[in-house]
Amino acid sequence: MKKISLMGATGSIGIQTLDILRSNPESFNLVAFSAGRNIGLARKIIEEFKPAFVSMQEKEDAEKLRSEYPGITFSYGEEGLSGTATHEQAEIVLNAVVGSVGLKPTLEAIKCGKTIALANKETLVTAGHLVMSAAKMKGVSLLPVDSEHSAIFQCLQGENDKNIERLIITASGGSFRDRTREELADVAVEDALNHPNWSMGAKITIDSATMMNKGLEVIEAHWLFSLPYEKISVLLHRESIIHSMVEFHDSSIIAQLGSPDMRVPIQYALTYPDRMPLESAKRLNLAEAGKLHFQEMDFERFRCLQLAYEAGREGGSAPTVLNAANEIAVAAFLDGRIRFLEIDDLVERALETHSLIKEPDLEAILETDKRTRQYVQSLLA
Ligand SMILES: NC(=O)C1=CN([C@@H]2O[C@H](COP(=O)(O)OP(=O)(O)OC[C@H]3O[C@@H](n4cnc5c(N)ncnc54)[C@H](OP(=O)(O)O)[C@@H]3O)[C@@H](O)[C@H]2O)C=CC1
Ligand SMILES: CC(=O)[C@@H](O)[C@H](O)COP(=O)(O)O
Ligand SMILES: [Mn+2]
Repeated sequence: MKKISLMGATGSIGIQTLDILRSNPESFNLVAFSAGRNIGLARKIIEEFKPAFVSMQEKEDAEKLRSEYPGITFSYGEEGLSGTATHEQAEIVLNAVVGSVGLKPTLEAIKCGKTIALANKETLVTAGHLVMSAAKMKGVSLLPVDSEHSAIFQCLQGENDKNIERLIITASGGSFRDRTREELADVAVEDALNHPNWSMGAKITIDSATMMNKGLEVIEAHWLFSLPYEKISVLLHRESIIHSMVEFHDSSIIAQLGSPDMRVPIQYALTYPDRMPLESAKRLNLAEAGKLHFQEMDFERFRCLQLAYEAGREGGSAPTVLNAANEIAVAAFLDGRIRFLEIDDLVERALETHSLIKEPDLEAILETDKRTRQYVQSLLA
């Protein structure tokens, strides 16, 4: 029986994680979870899984639930996320919150020696150097949940990392993959939210449409697999059937395939190094799947991907700025305050304005994150 703490239980990854726990009550026990503002779903999770600890984003929600469920410990805000990440009973902490708010609790969970299953890519983008060195120092496993990184992780099982020629991260192209850059000027939010292959939270779906998602994934791969950016490439693959590949020095390429279903990488992170049946997963029938398509990336069309490579190569505080500016810009687009192409403009302006800190510690990262958010907000005002 593995004891799980789940951050972001009410989101897309959180709900799919609960589905796995629900199907395997003999293998997993949910001891703690955090939610944002969705108190209705939080109630349902409490009643079904009976955890010992629950954190809500806001104090008023935590207090309401405390009065309804006296046997459970409730917390909220930053302290609540920290409590979820470090809960004494938890063995595995699955981080499925969205945004760099996931950074501090991840570092705290590592300090407590918890195994980390990481969906929250912004954590590694914002402060990959701090997270990786903390995990190494504590001897803690950082297991990828993001589908591409799980694919690469699976391709690398039993391999020697020194034989890697390059990683090939696949990209679906997102909601607007068949449009030119000119055709993106006036796109609607609801069209941007219509991903062709995956049903995901709003922020990552917009990131996928701008291709920032792939940029964040390139930086995430740099940290997870300890490879220079020259060895990390991106390939457009519209079907999302090959979830990513590794090319080795001898020219062999190993790929991981499957129908797009996030429960597969989530479950793999929870059962690693073992696997478990996933009865309800749609089996991939390659004869029925037909042709698979591949295309080189166009870095002018997908400007955010170029910006992410540049920020990743620059290192230091540059990826922190990239991420924070993007979080604010995407939220503004979702609120109807800016147009789609302004997302990459705002990220670019934030990167141009920022004075690089070469080796930022946690305090400098948090300060950079905060200042970047303020700067981009000031451009929106
Ligand atoms: N969805 C997917 O298929 C994939 C997602 N990822 C990554 O996983 C992470 C989660 O994505 P996804 O599940 O789509 O996102 P969602 O937006 O669906 O869910 C986010 C979760 O975080 C909670 N949350 C948001 N802000 C806060 C906050 N300030 N404090 C506490 N909790 C908060 C939300 O609570 P509430 O809803 O209650 O307000 C919700 O539980 C992201 O980093 C994403 O990039 C990676 C690969 C695939
Ligand atoms: C499911 C997952 O891991 C997402 O990150 C997905 O990869 C998004 O698809 P894109 O390839 O369109 O960014
Ligand atoms: Mn992904």
